[in-house]
Amino acid sequence: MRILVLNGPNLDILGRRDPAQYGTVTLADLEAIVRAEAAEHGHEVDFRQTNREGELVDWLHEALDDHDAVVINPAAYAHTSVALHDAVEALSVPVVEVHLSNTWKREPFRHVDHVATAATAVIAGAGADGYRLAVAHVAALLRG
Ligand SMILES: O=C(O)[C@]1(O)C[C@H](CCCOc2ccccc2)[C@@H](O)[C@H](O)C1
Repeated sequence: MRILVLNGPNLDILGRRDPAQYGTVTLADLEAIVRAEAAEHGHEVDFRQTNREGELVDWLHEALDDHDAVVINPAAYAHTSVALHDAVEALSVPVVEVHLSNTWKREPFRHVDHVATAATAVIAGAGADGYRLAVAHVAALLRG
């Protein structure tokens, strides 16, 4: 099965700034974690990052036909984007949202999550392990 893993804005500079909030993990580290967990379950991974909201929407549309599940860290667009909500809602495959941090313990503006209201499941606050857990959960869902 093919799992699409999408990462939103500023995750490309993860590990280069703000270690207090997100630790020293890099996007490359997250990709390695995801690929290793997916391989444990015999699944392929398509791992992507963009700072552009519309590109995330376009990539979610690809999952209508080309992928069996989606893991997405929408980053700050989770808190603002109805477009991402609608794109996730349009999918019939499982969509698991991940946030490295526990957004519910942070600033009030991060307590709005338009993706969570359309996603199958949400994992927040587990750091890099949240990405591994998301892939493990997707694998369990795909097993039925
Ligand atoms: O906890 C998460 O995974 C977040 O999605 C990370 C986003 C931020 C992505 C990384 O942004 C950086 C900013 C400066 C330095 C390093 C990363 C944040 O806007 C969300 O509220 C929660």
